[in-house]
Amino acid sequence: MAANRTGVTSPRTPLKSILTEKAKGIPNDSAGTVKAQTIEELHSLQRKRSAPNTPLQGTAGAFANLSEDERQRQQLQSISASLASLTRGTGPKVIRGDPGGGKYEAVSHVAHHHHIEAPVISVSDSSLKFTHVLYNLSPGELYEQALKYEKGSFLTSTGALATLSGAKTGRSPRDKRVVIDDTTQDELWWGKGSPNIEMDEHTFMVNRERAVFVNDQFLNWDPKNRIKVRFVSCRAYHSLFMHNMCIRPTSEELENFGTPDFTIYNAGQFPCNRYTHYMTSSTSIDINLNRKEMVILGTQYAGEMKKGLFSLMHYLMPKRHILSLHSGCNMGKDGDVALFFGLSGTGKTTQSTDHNRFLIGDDEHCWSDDCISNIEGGCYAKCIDLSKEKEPDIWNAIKFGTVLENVVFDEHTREVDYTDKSVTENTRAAYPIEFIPNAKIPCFCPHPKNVILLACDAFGVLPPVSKLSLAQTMYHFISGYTALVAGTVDGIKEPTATFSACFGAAFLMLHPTTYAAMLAEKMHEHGATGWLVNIGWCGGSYGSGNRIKLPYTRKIINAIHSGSLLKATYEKTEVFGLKIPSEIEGVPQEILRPENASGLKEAYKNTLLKLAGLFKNNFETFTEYKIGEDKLTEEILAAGPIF
Ligand SMILES: Nc1ncnc2c1ncn2[C@@H]1O[C@H](COP(=O)(O)OP(=O)(O)O)[C@@H](O)[C@H]1O
Ligand SMILES: C=C(OP(=O)(O)O)C(=O)O
Ligand SMILES: [Ca+2]
Ligand SMILES: [Mn+2]
Repeated sequence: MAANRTGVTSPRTPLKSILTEKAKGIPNDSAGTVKAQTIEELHSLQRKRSAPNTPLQGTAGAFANLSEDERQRQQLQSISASLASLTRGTGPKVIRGDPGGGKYEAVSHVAHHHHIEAPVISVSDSSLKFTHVLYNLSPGELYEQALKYEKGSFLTSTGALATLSGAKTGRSPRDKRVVIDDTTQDELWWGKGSPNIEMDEHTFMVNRERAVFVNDQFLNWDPKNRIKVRFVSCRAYHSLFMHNMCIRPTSEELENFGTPDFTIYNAGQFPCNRYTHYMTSSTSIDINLNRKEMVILGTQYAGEMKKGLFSLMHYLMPKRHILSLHSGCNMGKDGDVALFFGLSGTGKTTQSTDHNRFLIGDDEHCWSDDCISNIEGGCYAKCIDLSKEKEPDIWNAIKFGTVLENVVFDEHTREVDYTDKSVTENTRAAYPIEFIPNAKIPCFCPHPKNVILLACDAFGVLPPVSKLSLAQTMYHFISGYTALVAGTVDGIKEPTATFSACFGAAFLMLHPTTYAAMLAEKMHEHGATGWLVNIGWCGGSYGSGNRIKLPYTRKIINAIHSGSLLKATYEKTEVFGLKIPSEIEGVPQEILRPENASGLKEAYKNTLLKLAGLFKNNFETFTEYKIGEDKLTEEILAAGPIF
């Protein structure tokens, strides 16, 4: 038996059809003859062996000095350590390849770098059992896995992978648990208003078992503050999602990957045992900072993983005096940078993806002494009612490689109907950032000139745009007001007024005033201007008024970017004391002042006071805290509504 260039030994079956044609003397007018002697050889020729990509344990070793076997051994050892459990301190035997073995027969004899000969072993004793690992598969390989084995996976007409996240189509913030220990007890934000609910170490370990797909990737484009993360998951869909959302290492970077700084175990299709202490449902998202691990059970909503890592960054970065931000970020051709803060569904992704500006990132950033850097390597856009005309760059990013969650499509044409809410209102597309043509890679940029706070005001009383003083910016940053748009958080069906500190309380690990003080200091130092932009209703609340049209918001934001809005004349509103520009080119003047837009002055005033009351009520929890120096604390308290 001859070994071909993929190192496969060829069985004997000759390619009969080729021989038969020759024998008959029929001239062969095809472009070329097949080099393979057998069908198996032909199939093995189809797949060229790719460049090696293997992480090594501990400190980096030069790839060239190690034999292929040794690299494989070290890599499997590192993954095995990640899979060590409560009962097995030393981790299982791991093997690369598809656990189905037989199911993947077509390639099981090919020494492809991801699919080393996988013996089918069915011994129940855990010490003898092999755990099959599919390591850093490519999108193509993950598509095949998803299409073969995961119900609800389909190819759409543009080449995206349509998937279903199961019963959960949004995050489950009530099911987040954080292991409490001597350190975290003092460090973290616990108690009233905090998203961090305690659990103990033992329960964490019970919830942490199984999985097959392994991804090793990075967070944070700032090279000085890069974090190494490993995902262990049971679904190709989740592996592809993280491949798209995190920073993808080059094969060279992967060689030197070493031990991850943090590991996520996602076994979302398996419920947690709700009779376990600390569990209140069959869903559980557990963070153990001491073990540097996170476990996800009972939800397959992929956003849970990216936002879980975001929580981690909210813990790690402030320790390095770096501010983590729930914001989008883009940069103009002249280098002017804008941040877009906002709760889920308030337009961070939509507004940061601007064809005339460079995209730095759509959702999670770090602000260090040197720069703004994106934490992620991909975007996660809401796609309900997505249209090519209004959001062309997002539309065009939905192609091969993109994970399209919970959308409805035509069974035959595979064309997606973005207006269909049958599965959920929170339909999503996750794509690598380079799918946006004007993404700036590497994703970092200079300090921001403008800090835009996005709110979706369902009451229709906040102006479409107002200029904020630093104290007002801090007041609104800490308040984090919006009307939560249906669907993103499980169980919310109608827009409801919500306050979420720092526009992302669900992801904060430390007290909100810690982040607020850092933001104030940085904005002051770099002379950034704060703006409040309402992308919600204007002139009457949800139901009676109209939603501010996206093209108007774009015009407003362009006027902020260009600096022209800074020079406008302003009037101060009653109650909230917001400064409203008297005009903006291309935006109807009457919508700039909501009281003009709304028919009934009386109703407007009542609604305004109602909202002001909600703001005041919400801010009460923060009045005992110091934010920066004494003077700033006082100014912030005075920057809220007065009535
Ligand atoms: N004026 C507007 N500005 C921004 N988004 C708008 C506006 N009007 C409607 N939308 C829609 O609101 C949603 C905003 O979602 P997205 O940008 O994904 O929010 P986030 O990234 O903050 O979670 C999109 O579906 C977008 O099409
Ligand atoms: C993924 C999420 O983020 P956002 O809606 O802010 O894009 C989410 O909140 O579930
Ligand atoms: Ca977000
Ligand atoms: Mn977003």
